Amino acid sequence: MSAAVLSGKELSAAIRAETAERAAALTAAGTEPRLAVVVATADESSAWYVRSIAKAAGKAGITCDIVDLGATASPESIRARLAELSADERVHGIILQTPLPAGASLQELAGAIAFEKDVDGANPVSLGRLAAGLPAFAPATAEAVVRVLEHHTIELTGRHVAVVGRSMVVGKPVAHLLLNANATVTVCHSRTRELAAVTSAADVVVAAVGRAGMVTADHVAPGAVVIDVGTNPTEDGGLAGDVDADSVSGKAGALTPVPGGVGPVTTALLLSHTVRAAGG
Ligand SMILES: Nc1nc(=O)c2c([nH]1)NC[C@@H]1CN(c3ccc(C(=O)N[C@@H](CCC(=O)O)C(=O)O)cc3)C=[N+]21
Repeated sequence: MSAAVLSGKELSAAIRAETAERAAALTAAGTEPRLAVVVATADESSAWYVRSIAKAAGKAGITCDIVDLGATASPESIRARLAELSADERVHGIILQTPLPAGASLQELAGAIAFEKDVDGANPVSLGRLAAGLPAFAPATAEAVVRVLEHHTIELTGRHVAVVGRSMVVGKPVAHLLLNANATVTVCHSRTRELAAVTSAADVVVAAVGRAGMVTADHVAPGAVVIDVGTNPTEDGGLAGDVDADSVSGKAGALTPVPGGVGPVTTALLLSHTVRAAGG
């Protein structure tokens, strides 16, 4: 038996269509939705994501400014640019791409992104509000995980979800979103002992470690639902998930593909957040 494929394509298309409608209505009313993407890295996965945001924004009628500060930008210069964009009333959404240059951290810099423009939920204020169950933009990838589960009608209330990874972009925020959805959540990371035993006790495993093929059949219970958040560039220019799909699909009940799973929903949600930040 092979695991069911939990595609994100249909959901992504629906979010994009709704976003395009809202963007058109905003534009007709005199507000052109605008997203600023701040880049300070030469990372391939990030570059791919930035191009895909720009393309999808264009299709949705959202203006996208790519602000490339270069891979050697200082934390001070990044902070200053974020503050400038935060004060610019033509800009509705701001995302600071990771990874960042040595010495710069998302946690420290994202405080310079105005909370109401923080469409990728990077400002610690956004994460705090998320934890408190207050309205805030969640990091698009973290929200995409929950939206994919909901779209495929996978029950979360009372179920045990193991999140592998504790980043600010995925692991921590997705744990809060899952708690808000009444799941029982275990957050695992590189120092977790007996990782396979912990994740094998879960109904749902969310793999967000950033290492290709890390999660194998040994890590999942028979019939479990596995969400693969990884987008690791491969040598041949492709994309590999954090899950070893060949190994896991023979044991899991359902698995998100890479590409075509969480990724497309992430991009769609970032744009959806941008039109909401613009008042749509
Ligand atoms: N602050 C921040 N937030 C992020 O969310 C963030 C980031 N920085 N830095 C870079 C990574 C990378 N990332 C991807 C999102 C979607 C796809 C995606 O849609 N991929 C397609 C496949 C593309 C292909 O076929 O090559 C898919 O999964 O179907 C990929 C990569 C978000 N990131």
